[in-house]
Amino acid sequence: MSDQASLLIIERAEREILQLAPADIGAVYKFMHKFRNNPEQPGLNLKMLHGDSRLMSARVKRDLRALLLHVGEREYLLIGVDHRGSVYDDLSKYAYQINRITGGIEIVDLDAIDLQPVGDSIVGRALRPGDKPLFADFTDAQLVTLGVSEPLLPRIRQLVGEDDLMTLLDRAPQLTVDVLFALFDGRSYEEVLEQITQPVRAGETVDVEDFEAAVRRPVSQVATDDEALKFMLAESFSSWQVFLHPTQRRLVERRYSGPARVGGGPGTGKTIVALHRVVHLAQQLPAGTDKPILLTTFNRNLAADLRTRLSTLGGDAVLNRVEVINVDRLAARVVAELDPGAPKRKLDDGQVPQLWRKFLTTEVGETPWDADFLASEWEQVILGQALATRTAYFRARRPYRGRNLTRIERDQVWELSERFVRWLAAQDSWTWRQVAVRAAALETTKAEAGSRRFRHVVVDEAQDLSAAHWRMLRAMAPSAPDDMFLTGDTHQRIYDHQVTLGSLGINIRGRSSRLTLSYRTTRQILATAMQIMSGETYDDLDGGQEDLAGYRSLLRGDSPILCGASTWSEERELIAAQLAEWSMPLDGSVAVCVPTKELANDVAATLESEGIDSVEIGPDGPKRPDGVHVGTMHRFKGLEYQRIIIAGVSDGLVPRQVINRYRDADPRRFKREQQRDRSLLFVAATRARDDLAIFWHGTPSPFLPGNRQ
Ligand SMILES: Nc1ncnc2c1ncn2[C@@H]1O[C@H](COP(=O)(O)OP(=O)(O)OP(=O)(O)O)[C@@H](O)[C@H]1O
Repeated sequence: MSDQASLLIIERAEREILQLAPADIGAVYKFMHKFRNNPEQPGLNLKMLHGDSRLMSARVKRDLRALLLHVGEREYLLIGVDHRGSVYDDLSKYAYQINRITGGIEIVDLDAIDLQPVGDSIVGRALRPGDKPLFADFTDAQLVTLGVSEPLLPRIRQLVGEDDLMTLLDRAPQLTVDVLFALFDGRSYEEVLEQITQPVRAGETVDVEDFEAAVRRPVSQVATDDEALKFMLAESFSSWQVFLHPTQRRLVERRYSGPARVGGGPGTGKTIVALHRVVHLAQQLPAGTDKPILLTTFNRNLAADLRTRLSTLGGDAVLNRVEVINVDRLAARVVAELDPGAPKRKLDDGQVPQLWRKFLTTEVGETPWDADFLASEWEQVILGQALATRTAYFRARRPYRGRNLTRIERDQVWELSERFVRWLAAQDSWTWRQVAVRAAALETTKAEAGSRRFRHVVVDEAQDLSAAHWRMLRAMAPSAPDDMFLTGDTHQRIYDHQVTLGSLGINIRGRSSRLTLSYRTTRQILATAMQIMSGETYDDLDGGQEDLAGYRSLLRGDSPILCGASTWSEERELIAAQLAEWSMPLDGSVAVCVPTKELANDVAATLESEGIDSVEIGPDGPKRPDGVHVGTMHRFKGLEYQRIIIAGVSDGLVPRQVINRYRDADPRRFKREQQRDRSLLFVAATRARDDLAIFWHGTPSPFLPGNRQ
């Protein structure tokens, strides 16, 4: 036993291993297992390299060598694997250090970033006359304070253009890349310090000589044991399942004294963080067969997707301890269990104005208010704030409503609402919002009696949940450390639920963080998406404001195509032509997104007439994985495509013509509806990974860059 050693693996090496041939990956796994049992066994041929006190090599198989860093008495870190000869002949090309900000160990292969080692100093490509180095405005001390890797400074001083910067991307340590790209994007030193460096700073003072302490920091390594490694080597493994960014990892593993919230722009890995968080929580549970963790989200298809991904990430051991369900179904389940006499038929909330119209015509006759006003008062104020009594309604704030109501008027509205509810119930019907309100009340009573369903609640797409949903969820888990973990982005709110969590008993103050690095979209697509959002303000789910400061991407691609046609029929020709231009891929990697169901039907018909297999995106997601997917903007939430065409982005469709009636009558509502349509376009635009085309007919949408009203 005394021969045993600890062998950790640094993220950089893990990436290198994943690029090897499958047989070599297997050999690395066997090597690590053997090494841990006894690093000195002769077959491994462990030796110190060229007199460096820490760098060592060992034999993986005949032509494969491992590069190791000796960090403590019997502690090693695997920092690279490559073919004999190509890697370890000249060790001066490796620089290793403990980053003084993160406290993590960083290894830099200076050769790989086009450096010529000359003794101890490094000389990069000579600057040409007229070249302005990219980071000339920042001193070395500033860059180091931001967390840039010191051995790379001389090379960084030689960078003159974005292409140069891109060569660093795969080679430099993560924090260096993050900092340099943010500075390159024009962020100030102070912004980068606050948004990028601060979130990954080690909690304690970093001793840059103490490798034993450094290797224990999560930022240094990812896989620690055979199980983790086996997991990593499993087939069809996407990188997000292994390589959490240190900022993401920290949010996943932290112990929170109460509810916590992670925000961030589209594609920054909020869902990934939520999934890892669930696995982390599941791993801390005492053994059992119950399900003390809830993982929920707004849409049905997203809940199904979360379940599949959770199963890939944590296997049955995790899945068996987690309830994965969309929030409305959860509410329906609560009601079915605790109030079996409740109406059975659940109506879509979109039908509410129509239902009020029918109710007023058939049951009431003349009223001082029209159906639209009453429908939204009932939905926004009465159900929106889950008001259970007339007195609560008298006292309620109506912050987003245009017109004031006197006490007498409120009395009348309450009366009508009660009649409306009875009228629906007589048809054995109610709406999903009503179900949520009822579930919140039932669950609160259950909690008061001391009975709780869950120990941990994790919510993705938190921006779309209503006050009643939050009340229900709050009542489901007792207030305790790590009780609630929410991820979401209010810029992507596409349902009309605006809440202040603090007022619903969910206090996230001091436990709110934001992710800023997008893994999905190119810088070019992000720039267009950000232009769509400019000029609006967004909330932080808790009465404050949130912005997308620091939001960025390291991916590059072509600029989005923006193109108008004179008629809808011409625009459909544009769509077909664009698909042809993209070589008509029918493998489900391309989608067409439109504002309305009618346009979606038209597009499907056009594609079919061109012999292109079109597949509808329904409420449960695309009906088939292949073909060209076609759906309305609402359906694109949470999806991801290589290429997307957003069509019908014309004035009158985006934003919808109908909201114009609020422009003067109810300016606050107008603004809210407009913001919702803007968010829809933003969500659609940020689903594209590589290419985006935006089309319109007639007058382009005022949300498009260059068309502001
Ligand atoms: N650390 C990571 N390494 C590699 N890929 C990652 C990482 N984190 C996230 N991704 C990838 O980035 C993409 C976006 O992640 P995810 O869906 O979690 O983002 P999100 O913030 O929830 O997005 P949205 O708000 O748009 O729904 C996914 O393809 C995911 O696999």
